[in-house]
Order: sequence, then structure tokens, then C-alpha cells
Amino acid sequence: MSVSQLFDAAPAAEAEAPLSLTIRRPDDWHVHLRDGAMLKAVLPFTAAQFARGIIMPNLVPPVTTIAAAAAYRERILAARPEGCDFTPLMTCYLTDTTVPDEIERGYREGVWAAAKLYPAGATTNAHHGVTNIPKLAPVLERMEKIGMPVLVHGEATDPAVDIFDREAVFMEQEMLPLLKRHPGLKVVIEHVTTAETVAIVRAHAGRAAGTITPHHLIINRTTLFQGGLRPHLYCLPVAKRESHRLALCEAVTSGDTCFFIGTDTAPHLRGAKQAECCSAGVFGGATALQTYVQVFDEAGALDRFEAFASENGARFYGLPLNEGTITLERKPSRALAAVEVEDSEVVIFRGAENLPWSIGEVRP
Ligand SMILES: NC(=O)N[C@@H](CC(=O)O)C(=O)O
Ligand SMILES: [Zn+2]
Ligand SMILES: [Zn+2]
Repeated sequence: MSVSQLFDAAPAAEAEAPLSLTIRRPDDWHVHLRDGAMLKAVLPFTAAQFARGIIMPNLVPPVTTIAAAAAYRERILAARPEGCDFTPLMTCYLTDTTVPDEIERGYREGVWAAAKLYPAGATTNAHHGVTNIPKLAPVLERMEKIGMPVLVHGEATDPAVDIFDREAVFMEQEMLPLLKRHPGLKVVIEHVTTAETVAIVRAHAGRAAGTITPHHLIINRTTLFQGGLRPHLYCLPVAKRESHRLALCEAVTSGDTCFFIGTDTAPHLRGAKQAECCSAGVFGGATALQTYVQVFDEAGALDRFEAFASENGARFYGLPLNEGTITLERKPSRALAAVEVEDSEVVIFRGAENLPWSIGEVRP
């Protein structure tokens, strides 16, 4: 089944010949692991695929201090399954009151790998985010000076802006001026969903990069309504029209080093998704590599997959490449439908579907 036909009733295409692809172990540069029982339930899925993950700080309350980040990192390490070597890389949630010295100290002490900029109210647990980005200049100047990346959820927060235009409006009104004000600042534009943002990332390659999720590579805004409203596909930024999805596929498979993995795996309990007001977030961590590699395979670009998955991100962050390997196999597999969390569950993106690729051996 082709990715663009994911949710069609069409019969599965003839299976491709088996193939196995061994690459350096990849990293996920955008992960929501949550906390408590949810953390324990979802972490094994990310850890089975990725050696390291940039951990998002939008807990309740958000991770805004070195002490909170160090404690959260300990909880993540403690939640790892037996024998698991997954390394969490922590981020600082920027607010209107973030102090440059705390940012620098945490970075120098190796607690923070980056800081996360949520425009206030832009997404899940972003209400403590930044209300006026130009006023964040002292923090961003310090980050520029020490080489610490800022990771941006790039959507306008003015409720009058059409939800499908929020990323484009943010890029024009906030991102381009920010890139200009801080010419040496390393910026990751997270979960890119539009062709215009792809062009902006490319135009600033070297000091800017873009992460692209598995779901934005295979669904468009029409998929959200295919046969009815599909809450488990709703996330922010919301999926855009087909031309944008094609631009994202072109970007990741182009070989351009300014794009890398960021799954934005964002679990919410079934009750929060199938609700009067559905929470934003797709739990894509369990089927991420299977989806990415399928996209590269269908584009005839498997030779470019390793750089996107396992090299570009580490190089951008100035971190060593992983030593181990993972093998991906073009051999059909079926992911679990959902993962249990206490007395509820989280629905897995592409769960219970026949995926053309499976995860093979991982060598640390
Ligand atoms: N992507 C989402 O739709 N939701 C994320 C937050 C985010 O990354 O914007 C979440 O924490 O649930
Ligand atoms: Zn986001
Ligand atoms: Zn996210």
C-alpha cells in the first residue's frame, strides 16, 4: 500500500521483494514522553527505535529550571526497560521570565541540550510560553553566544488567523525577523508542515534546520476527514493540503542536511482524543522508522535515509554520531493497535495496519 493511500479501502499492492537496510542508530530530535504511568508505557517504543531523544518540556508544570530537568531526566532513566541504553537530552521551556544565566549554566553543566520556544497558547501545555518573542532577546542573545539551539513551535497564536495559515503567518511575522535579529543563533523549526517553511529552512541552512514528523509525510488535511472526523490524526501544526505534504516528502528525501527526524510523538489517552474537544497530538513513536523508511523507499531514495535519520541531527547539535546500528526490513509487519496506560490506552498511529517495513536487529 502506498503511503498516500494509507486510509483507502484499495487492496494492498503486491508486496515488494524483501530487502534489508542496516544504518547507524538514529535519534529522535522531538519527543514527548510525558511523565508517570504514561512515561513508563510509551518510553519503550521510542527506545526501541532511537538511541537518543530530545525531550520536550511541556509537562504540567513545565520544565523551566535546571533542577526540574535533572529530576525529569532521572525519572526517564528509571522508566527505561531493563538493558535499555536510551539517552534523554533535556530541554528548557522558555517563558517570559526565563533568566539568561540559568540557561547558560544548565547548558554548560550538560543538563540542557536546547531550549524550547512555545508561543504562549500555541499548542498542548503552551500556556506558560512566550507572549512577546522580541522581548526574549536577552535569552536568545545568550544562547547565540554559547551555541545553544532554540527549538521553535512555529505557529501564530492570534485566534483570528485561520488554523491552516498559522505556520505561514508565524514564519513571516516572527521567524524571519528572529532569524535576522540573531544571525548566529542555531534555530530548529519544529514539525515543518508547509512548502514555504521548507524554503525558509533551506534559505538559512547551516544555522537553521527543520524536523519533519512521520505523520505529516503521509497524511494531508483531507485524511483528517476521510470517512469521518479522525481525532487520532489531529495534531498541531495541523496537516496541510496535499501540495505541502509533497514538499515535505521532497525535503526529507532531497539529501539536504538541514532536515532530520523529529517524530513529535505526542501521546494522549483515548479519552482525551475521543472527546468533545480533542487534544492535539499523534502518538507516532511506535511506527516512526517504519513510516519514514517507507517514504524514502517509495521515493527511490533509500540511499539518503541514513543521513536524514542518523547523521544530520547529531551534526547540527554538535553531538557525536551513534556507534551502533539498526536494521530495517522490507517485510510486512503489523504494529499494536494501542498501548495500555493504567485503565485506559493510547492509540498508535498506523497501529493494527499492515506496514510494509519492520524493525529488525538493533546493535548497540
Ligand atoms: N504536536 C501536538 O499536537 N501536540 C504536542 C505539542 C506540540 O508539539 O506542539 C503535545 O504535547 O501533545
Ligand atoms: Zn509543537
Ligand atoms: Zn511536539
